[in-house]
Order: sequence, then structure tokens, then C-alpha cells
Amino acid sequence: MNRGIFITMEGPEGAGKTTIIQMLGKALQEEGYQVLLTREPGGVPISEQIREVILNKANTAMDPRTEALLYAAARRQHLVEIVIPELERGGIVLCDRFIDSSLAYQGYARGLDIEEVYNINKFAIGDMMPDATFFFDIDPEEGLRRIQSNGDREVNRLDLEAIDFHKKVCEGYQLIINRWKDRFIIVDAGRTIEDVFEETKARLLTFLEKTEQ
Ligand SMILES: Nc1ncnc2c1ncn2[C@@H]1O[C@H](COP(=O)(O)OP(=O)(O)OP(=O)(O)O)[C@@H](O)[C@H]1O
Ligand SMILES: Cc1cn([C@H]2C[C@H](O)[C@@H](COP(=O)(O)O)O2)c(=O)[nH]c1=O
Repeated sequence: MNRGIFITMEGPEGAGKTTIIQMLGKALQEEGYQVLLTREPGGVPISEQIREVILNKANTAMDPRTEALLYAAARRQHLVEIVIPELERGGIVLCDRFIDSSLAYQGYARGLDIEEVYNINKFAIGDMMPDATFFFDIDPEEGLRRIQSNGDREVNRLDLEAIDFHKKVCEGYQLIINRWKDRFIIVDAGRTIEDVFEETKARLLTFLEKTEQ
């Protein structure tokens, strides 16, 4: 099978993933690439409905395992409905968050155990791991400041977690990066949007050229 390329974007709240993905999508299309921009949880109607349940501020009673299973269920549906078909067509998929978010947020920050959460996700994704993952590295407090000053962004249930939770998310990501060193590309996201975009674009194009050879 002539499989496309699956790229994921990870990082704590407000790291700039969504902003940079939109800019990359435009840049890649200008370079002649076929590219699908999507996100998790969501990307297709069933997964967007699951997103609404998970992130709804009223759902304060949600059990951490329920949360982990809902993210995995949304992931499965999104994968089979649009990600795998696009990869089978030979396209590039840029996805805002994927399994590493579950490992960092549910596995580490919620304390469920990274290995346990990895195992339930293996059931959901099989061997569909990303070809490369960009990690947008930012101080969690700066990330939260960014989303708080964005009047257009609705604050969700996860945003409302205490700062210690968001710091643990970042610690969790470091453990995951150490485990999958070859897959991760780290970008300093504490700079201007233009600087972050230029570096990410250059590193992504290098990765795509190398992978296509
Ligand atoms: N490098 C940057 N410098 C300053 N502000 C930024 C930068 N990147 C993004 N922003 C702003 O920060 C806010 C959050 O950005 P964005 O939604 O892209 O982050 P995100 O990583 O997708 O966040 P989340 O995962 O919480 O949805 C937006 O208002 C965006 O305009
Ligand atoms: C995929 C995934 C996401 N999360 C968390 C991370 C964020 O707090 C929200 C998603 O909101 P965003 O604005 O789209 O970034 O969900 C998680 O905890 N586990 C996951 O697997």
C-alpha cells in the first residue's frame, strides 16, 4: 500500500498547535502537497459529539477511566472514518493532538499510568502510530495566559484544572518524549508565531522530503 504521512502536533494548552497547523496547511498546499488538517478529540461528527461530553464544564463527575475511554473511542472513530482513508489515498494528515495527549493527560497527569492508557489506546488504534510528532514546548503558565487572553476561545473542563495538573501534563510529555525519542521533533513554542511557524515549516518539509525518498 502506498501510505501517506501521518503527523501529529502535541503540547500543553495554548502552546500554539491550532494556529501553526492552520498556517502549515496553507504552506503545504502552496508547495503542492495534498493535506488534511484535523483535530482530536473530534474531526468527524461522532467524535465531535464525544468531545462535547468530555469537555463540557458541567461534567465534573467524570471518572478518569471514563475520560480515558472516551478519548480512545473518539480517536478510533476519527481514525477509521477520515485519517486512514486519507493516508490510503497517499495524503498527508496533520492532526492536532493524538495518543500522546492521552498518555500525558490521562496516563500521567490524572495518574492512571502511562502503560495502562497506552494499552487501551492500542485497542483503539492498532499499529497506527504517527510517523512524526511535533512537540510545542512552552511553560504551562504562559500557555494558560495565552488562552485566557483569547476572548474567542471557550474555556473547557480541562482548561479549568489547577496549574499543578497542567505542570504534570508537561512532565508527562517529557517521559513520553524520552520513550519515543525518534518520533518527536521539539519546537520552542515560547517565541513569536512567525518564528515558531518558520521553524516548524522548515523541519516538516525536511521530514517530508526525507520520508518520500
Ligand atoms: N507564539 C505565540 N505567541 C503569542 N500568542 C500565540 C502564539 N501562538 C498562539 N498564540 C495565541 O495563543 C492562543 C492559543 O493558541 P492556539 O489555539 O493555537 O493553541 P493550542 O496549542 O491549539 O491550544 P489548546 O490546545 O489549548 O487548544 C491563541 O489566541 C493564539 O492566537
Ligand atoms: C486528545 C486528547 C485531548 N486531551 C485534552 C487536551 C485539551 O485539554 C483538550 C482538548 O482541547 P483542545 O483545545 O482541542 O486542545 O482535551 C486529553 O486530555 N486527552 C486526549 O487524548
